[in-house]
Amino acid sequence: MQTDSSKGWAIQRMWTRWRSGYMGRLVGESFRAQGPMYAVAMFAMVIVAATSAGTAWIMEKIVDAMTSPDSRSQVYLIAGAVVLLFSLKSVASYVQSVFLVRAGNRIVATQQDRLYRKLLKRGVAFFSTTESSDLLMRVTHGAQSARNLIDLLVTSFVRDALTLVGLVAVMIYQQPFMSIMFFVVGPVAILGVRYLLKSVRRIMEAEIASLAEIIKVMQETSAGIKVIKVFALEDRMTNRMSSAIKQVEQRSNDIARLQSIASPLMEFLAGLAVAGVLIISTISIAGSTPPTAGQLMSFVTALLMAYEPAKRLSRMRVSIETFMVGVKMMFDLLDQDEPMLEREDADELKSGPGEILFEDVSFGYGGETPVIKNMSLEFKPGKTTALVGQSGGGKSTIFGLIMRFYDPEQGSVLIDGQDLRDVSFSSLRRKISYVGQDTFLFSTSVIDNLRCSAPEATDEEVFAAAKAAHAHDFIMQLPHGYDTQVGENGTFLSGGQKQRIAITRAILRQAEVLLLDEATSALDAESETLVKNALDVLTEDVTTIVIAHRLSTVLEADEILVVQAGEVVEKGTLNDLLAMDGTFRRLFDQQFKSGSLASQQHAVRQQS
Ligand SMILES: Nc1ncnc2c1ncn2[C@@H]1O[C@H](COP(=O)(O)OP(=O)(O)OP(=O)(O)O)[C@@H](O)[C@H]1O
Repeated sequence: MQTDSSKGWAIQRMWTRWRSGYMGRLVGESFRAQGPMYAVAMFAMVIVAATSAGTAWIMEKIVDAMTSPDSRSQVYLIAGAVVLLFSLKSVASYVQSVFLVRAGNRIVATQQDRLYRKLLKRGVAFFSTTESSDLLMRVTHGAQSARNLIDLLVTSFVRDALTLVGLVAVMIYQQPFMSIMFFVVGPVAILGVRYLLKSVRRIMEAEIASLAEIIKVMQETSAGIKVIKVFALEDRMTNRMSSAIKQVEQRSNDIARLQSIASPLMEFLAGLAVAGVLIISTISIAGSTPPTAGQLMSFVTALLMAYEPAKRLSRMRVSIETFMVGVKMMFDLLDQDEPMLEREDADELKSGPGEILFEDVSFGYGGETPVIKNMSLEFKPGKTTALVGQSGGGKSTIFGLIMRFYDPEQGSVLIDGQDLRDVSFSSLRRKISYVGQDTFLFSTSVIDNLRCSAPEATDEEVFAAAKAAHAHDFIMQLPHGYDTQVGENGTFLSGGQKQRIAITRAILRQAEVLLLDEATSALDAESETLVKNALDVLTEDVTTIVIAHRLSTVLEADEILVVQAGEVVEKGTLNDLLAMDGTFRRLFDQQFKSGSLASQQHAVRQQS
């Protein structure tokens, strides 16, 4: 037999599990945040429950007053009480739903906001390994499930449970003996529902995965429509979509079937209860103290009214299980560690000349071989350094480390003597301007896209920067000039136009460090020369690192580093590297047509 202390311990264990579990956390957080609104909704629910019980109880008075000639005078009083009861109930029902919906909407908004903030704190690596459809499901479905779960718990435990308690009290008060029926039927209903629960969670998880697949196929169709058309992949995409849709349909049917089993079960049990009452009342009427018609009516009313809340309560566990899947998805995301944390007492990255140091840096993306190997480098302040070398050598990864998209596994990256791990993200990113291989444009106007690097810039400053980047003329030819909407990721703009927008952003930013990753690769020869001239002005006295495959764009760099398989294999000025007759020389000769003396002289002329 369980002792008192072990019982107490078990209760404490249950309480701790509830509090540390997802449901307890959700309830705790939601009530802390929305306490007053829930308090009002719950108060209204208590009134709804009390008035429901009152309605059943007053039936006795109504019937007795109508059947007994002595009590006719009370009819008006009772009619007044009935009006009062129903008015109270309708006002309380209104207050309850308005406050519950408001609190629920706030929970969805708060959780979505929280999830999004959490996502923005995640490093770039997280987004390269997590599907956007999965994130979308967590942010939308997860937050909605949180709200549904709280709604369900509040309505079940407050309104339905209290209503049921009130009605059972009326039943016991009117006919204690007949009420035994309720205590026979109740446990059967609870046991009947338990067996449904096992499969609900599994089915719900499968349904959510299929929903995410539908979103994924839609995203891929939208982003990759040209590839789909060119390679005639329509059938393949249709099959993927059909299979996901079928899965969702199947799972939804399964869930609905499980939820629906609870209803017929309750109908059957209610039938049993009514039949039982009929038999017991026939026996009691024949007994020594037969119940009055009013008592019987009140009892039957309470019994019938108890049916709806009892049915909802019996389905509660199944619904909790379905919502818990979404809530778990949401908390999984919120609870994930942030490997790229900003230090709590992070320093500001001070303004300085912009010297960048790599001290014995090693880094990998989780694979077996590191992508950057024991790299020690100095990017001189105010100078231009070019990174060249084979594709996949690690050049863009060096940029990623400078922007602190990733932390080194070993060694440190420093700017002006400060370790990047010690400085705030905002001060680091303010110091750096970046033009990448692909330019991402937000689905807004051209001017908003330009201004995202310098929100305070005036229109005149934006126009001047756009002119410097040779973007102004094409922008003015767009239907609404700077106010033209660029469409999803700049659908209406060419690759070269997008790149000029990116260069305008960099010019506006006026940062102390400029990173250019194939920044002019999408431009035609004429635009490239013009933009290069603009960049020459921009890079003056700014620490600039340029990645380029076309060596013609890096001939004027102060220093060139040849990066191969995560290591710097050669470094020096153009002349130094040509004289070395190594990897760079080979690349140079390939690009300038087999190493002619003329090409070398051309390069040296450029250099001088
Ligand atoms: N997000 C990532 N996850 C896993 N591996 C990655 C990731 N990004 C790059 N890599 C790998 O790291 C290596 C270096 O890539 P990186 O982009 O730095 O090379 P790169 O020299 O800039 O190449 P390219 O000149 O083609 O742009 C490659 O082998 C690449 O496959």
